[in-house]
Amino acid sequence: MLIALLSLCAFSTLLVVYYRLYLHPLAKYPGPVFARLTDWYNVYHCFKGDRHIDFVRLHNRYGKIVRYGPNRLSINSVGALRPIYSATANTKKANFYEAMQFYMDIPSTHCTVEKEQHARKRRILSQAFSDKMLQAYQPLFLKTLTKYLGRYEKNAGEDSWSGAYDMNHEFSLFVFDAMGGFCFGKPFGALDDPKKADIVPPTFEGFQGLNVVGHMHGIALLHLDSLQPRLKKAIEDYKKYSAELAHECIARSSDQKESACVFDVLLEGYRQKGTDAPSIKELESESSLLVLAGSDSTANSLSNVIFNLLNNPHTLERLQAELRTKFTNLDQICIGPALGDCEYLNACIDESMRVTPVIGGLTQRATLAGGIEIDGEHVPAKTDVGVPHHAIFRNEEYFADPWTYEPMRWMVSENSKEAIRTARAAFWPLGMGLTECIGKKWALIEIKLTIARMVYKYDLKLVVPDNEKDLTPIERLHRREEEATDRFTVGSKGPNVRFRLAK
Ligand code: HEM
Repeated sequence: MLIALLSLCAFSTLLVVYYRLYLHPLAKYPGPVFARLTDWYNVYHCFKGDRHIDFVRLHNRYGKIVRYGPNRLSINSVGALRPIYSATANTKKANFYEAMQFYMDIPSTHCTVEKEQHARKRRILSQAFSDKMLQAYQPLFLKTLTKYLGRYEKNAGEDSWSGAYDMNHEFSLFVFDAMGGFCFGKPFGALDDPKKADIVPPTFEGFQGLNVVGHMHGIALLHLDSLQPRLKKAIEDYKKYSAELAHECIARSSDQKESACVFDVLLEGYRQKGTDAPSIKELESESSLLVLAGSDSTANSLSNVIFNLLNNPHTLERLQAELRTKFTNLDQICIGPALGDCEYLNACIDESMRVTPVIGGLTQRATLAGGIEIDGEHVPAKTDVGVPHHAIFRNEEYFADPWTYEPMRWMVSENSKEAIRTARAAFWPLGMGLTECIGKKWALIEIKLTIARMVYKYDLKLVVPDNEKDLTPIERLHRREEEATDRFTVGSKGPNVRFRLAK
């Protein structure tokens, strides 16, 4: 009996193997054999946290279209962006996003897969991101930024350099506080007491766990995630924390708030109880989204800009010259035409988001009935498809010398219109279409104000570890990328930086 059972299992496994390798609708696409057979390939790389570099490796080896899971295609082509992500694309968010259902009572805007439900949630949330609201958030943001930049005055004089600071850690504390003000009307207090940000690191580990479960729901269904109690607990703690934030914000009277905030807009809908009104569970869920969506991505983007500028000192010099010529004091640097006109600043930020993207693997979409056409290829329905940021942003077809940090590639005064048009078409660091980053404008404002004020106020010096002294800037960039962890967003370490007050 046992032998018969084992034989049956072996036979069924062989059938599945044969089907996936030779008969499956995606069988013609290349990819690692292990990945074409099973999603354990993805689970392994999510655990390892190296998907950001794995997609680059896969495309270098297998070309434009790679089958990276039995039913998954990664496409490194500008021709794939619109068919997969545009507002009219015949796709929806893949069931990867439903992983949250195992841990949260109700999905947030980001995790809602059905298009109509997603549109309803997004409609409510987007009211908090109008230009008028962004202006209203600025004073508290600038107050937090001034306090943050004051940290480096302590031991930095005009002639003396401060001690070394790990900028990833520093920006995490700052952005966590800025996010508290922006989303909930009150900074979280991490700049005064770093313990207040203790929830953040385990939460990101929890997110790495969600990345795993997203690729294989069976792991949660069979409670295999209990084998990683730390990850599971991190998600539970985070859920509790964000629900508390929502309830605190509901209970807080307006005079206890320092500023208008995103959550006010959600609360107004909740209190008015209109047709679109969010429920209390939705408020808790959106609260969990807000804390995370804007903090890790923004903190890592900031530390990447500083890394790229200091790793290529001529770019830092040119940026300092632009800012110190245009502005005569720090307070002039705020939202407005003067900041918008800083061509080199804008180029430095775009170029950093290109050469060191913070979205790791790829954002997955599922093709709907009828499938989609990409560059003349028919991709059948119910296929998971996506374009990996790290691979397309280093694709030589769209970016000359792709591993070089070269802000001038984005400047009309320095590059041909044709080259800029080609690069722009392949550049989408904040997503696109109906699911494009809702905080896009605010994220760019935060990054611009922070970098501009920091570079205006201080001279900055990179602390290069002994074992990196002989590396070229490109080799250092590769090293940074190898040491980073992809947990949906890519978390890097450092750089370590010294500060000196500018003369
Ligand atoms: C540089 C910083 C940021 C980057 C690179 C970034 C990038 C992205 C990307 C690529 C997406 C689409 C994700 C997907 O399709 O799965 C997204 C979605 C989202 N982002 Fe951001 N983001 C940043 C900052 C922010 C900020 C400051 C907020 C504000 C709180 C925010 C809120 C959101 C929300 C709510 C969504 C979900 C939108 C939806 O599903 O409709 N992000 N972001």
